[in-house]
Amino acid sequence: MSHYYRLVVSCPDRVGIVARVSSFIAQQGGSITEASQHSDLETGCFFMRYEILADSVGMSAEALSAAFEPIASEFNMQWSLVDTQQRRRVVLMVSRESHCLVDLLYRWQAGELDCDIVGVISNHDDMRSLTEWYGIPYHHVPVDPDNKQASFAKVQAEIDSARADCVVLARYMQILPPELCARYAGRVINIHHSFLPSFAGAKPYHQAYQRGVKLIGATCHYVTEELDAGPIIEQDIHRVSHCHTPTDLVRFGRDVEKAVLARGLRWHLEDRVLVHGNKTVVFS
Ligand SMILES: Nc1nc2c(c(=O)[nH]1)N[C@@H](CN(C=O)c1ccc(C(=O)N[C@@H](CCC(=O)O)C(=O)O)cc1)CN2
Repeated sequence: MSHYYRLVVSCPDRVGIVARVSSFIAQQGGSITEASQHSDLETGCFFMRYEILADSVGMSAEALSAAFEPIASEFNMQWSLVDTQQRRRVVLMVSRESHCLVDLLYRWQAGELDCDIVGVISNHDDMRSLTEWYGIPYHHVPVDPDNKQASFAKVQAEIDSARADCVVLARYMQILPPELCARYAGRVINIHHSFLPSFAGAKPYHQAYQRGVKLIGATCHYVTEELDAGPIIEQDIHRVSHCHTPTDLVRFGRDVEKAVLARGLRWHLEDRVLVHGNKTVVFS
């Protein structure tokens, strides 16, 4: 089965970046199978994502990285080059709502998500049997409202023990402390059940119902210390009307949340999401 090297670059924009990088890859005999780029004219930043057929290069990702380093330095690049054969290790976190967890586990088993789900952490024990049916370790870590620091120290220990590359909050309904947001910056993904920035915080569907909205939505975003304010990865909506109850909105919303989280996670795993301040460039 083919595998690829994924080169992701962000740097100050200038003429000649694409020519220099593509010429470098061609000099190594590399075949570029997918190429994306974006120039942010407001900030003067340039973003690039190349997928390169690994077998066409004839060297390891480490060797190719070493050969690329001088170019990266010349253009002041922030960059990564990964081998898609190195599967990412993902930990899922959940509370009592099961729909996103169920959906991600199904998609993972079906091969839609190129990763290893290496653990599920929850502040409740409800999802243990479902998780263990998939052969995935389940870690019940209750959150003590009177000693959240100790509770989240246990969460951190489980994430580190799992050697997680990515953590997905699949309707995990606890606010992560600043220490964890900093430790795993850019690697924690949340699904918020509203079309942010509308209705941040708790019970967004009930807020939306009271507001009389005609659209509800879901937002997949990176987790930051500020609640529901991290860089947005993906969003979608569903039309509603005066006929619908809050229960209807929650039901419609579940379908949107599942689809949005799955797309957001898949794009993150495929290195399609480049964070730029509090925004993202998504080469979907
Ligand atoms: N540091 C962050 N943590 C979390 C974020 C985030 O953006 N930054 N997103 C939330 C998810 N979320 C909405 O999508 C959310 C979760 C929890 C709460 C909340 O008020 N929780 C209470 C406890 C509620 C309970 O015990 O049932 C709390 O933590 O005190 C609001 C929004 C996930 N975490």
